[in-house]
Amino acid sequence: MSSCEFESLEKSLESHLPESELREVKRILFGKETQKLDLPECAVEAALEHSFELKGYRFEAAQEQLRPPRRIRVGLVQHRTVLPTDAPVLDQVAAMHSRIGEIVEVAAMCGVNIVCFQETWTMPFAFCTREKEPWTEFAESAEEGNTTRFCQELAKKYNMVVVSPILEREDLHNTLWNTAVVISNSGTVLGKSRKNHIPRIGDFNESTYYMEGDSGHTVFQTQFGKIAVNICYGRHHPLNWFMYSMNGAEIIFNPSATVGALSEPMWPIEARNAAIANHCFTCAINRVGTEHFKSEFTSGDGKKAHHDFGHFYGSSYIAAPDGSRTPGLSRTSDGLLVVDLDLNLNRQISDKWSFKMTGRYAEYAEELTKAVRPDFKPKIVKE
Ligand SMILES: NC(=O)NCCC(=O)O
Repeated sequence: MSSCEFESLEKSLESHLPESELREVKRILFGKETQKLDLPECAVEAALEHSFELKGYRFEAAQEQLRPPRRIRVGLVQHRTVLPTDAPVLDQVAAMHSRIGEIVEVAAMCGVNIVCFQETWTMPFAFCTREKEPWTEFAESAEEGNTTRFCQELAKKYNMVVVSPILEREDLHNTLWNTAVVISNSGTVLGKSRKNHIPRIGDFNESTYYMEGDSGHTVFQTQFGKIAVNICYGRHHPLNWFMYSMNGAEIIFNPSATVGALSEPMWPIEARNAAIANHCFTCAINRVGTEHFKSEFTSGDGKKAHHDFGHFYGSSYIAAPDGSRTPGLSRTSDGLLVVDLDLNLNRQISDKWSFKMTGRYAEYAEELTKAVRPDFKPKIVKE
């Protein structure tokens, strides 16, 4: 079986392990079990009709005496590109809008309050090609672009916060950015969060296209909680997650595009570790499928030129501050993950483990300030 056909770790464990062993393996691998969420029949049928996976889970928190529960529903969407990569740009974008429209309608049936899409969801992940045309034509204004207008309509229609990661063009100087637009459930653009760290690895030649973000670690106060967006490669930077959390993020989304050969063993660990370390929920989202490009490109590794990037392995999941996580969506198909969570869990776990309270941040800040100076001498004791 090729890596593109292997559906998921969870499915494989379930079909090969005896029930009693499976329970222990899951406890150790995934933490406290997330219960399955009952989703409305109409949503299940619509997902079947539109050929995407629909999964729902629920994280529990303790009932407190002084605070009512803060239960909300989050939806993560993963999908493949709809049209071939050489179809006209506007046709490709329209086809993606239409696909997202179908999936978000189901998210609304499931009562989702905040939905987040994958990184640069309106386009193929063409940065591997190093060609500018036609890929830069997918870039749009974060405030006025067609995609933002489309998402504003979804947000208003379904009373849902929409996190829409796109390739952004800032018209004044034609600067491109990799940006998540955050649209409030009222339909207004609440703001945007630009990708802070640009990969310089493998075929992810993204610095050819857009600049390092300048929006810092903005947190957005929505009706359903305080959210932040740490785009893709930023998940390898613990301090990036940390700064969103220092600004008060209760949920940090990580819309991504990454391939199996490169990052799959790291995928289940990084966002989950960030949830644990920062006492918050984290949401890892990856696209699916293999995208083919007309022109061949090389990966600068001495191997032959090729037309595709490798397999984007989906596997989107949500992790909770207690270290538990949902099973992932499939590695191979489009999907919607609906997760019911109580934001009170963040403070409950903080009170239990106290990582924020025990962090020696002033000391780290002082040492870091010295460590980034050119005259820095590492503190090493030698015999
Ligand atoms: N899109 C992106 O930043 N990908 C880089 C590779 C990775 O972080 O796994």
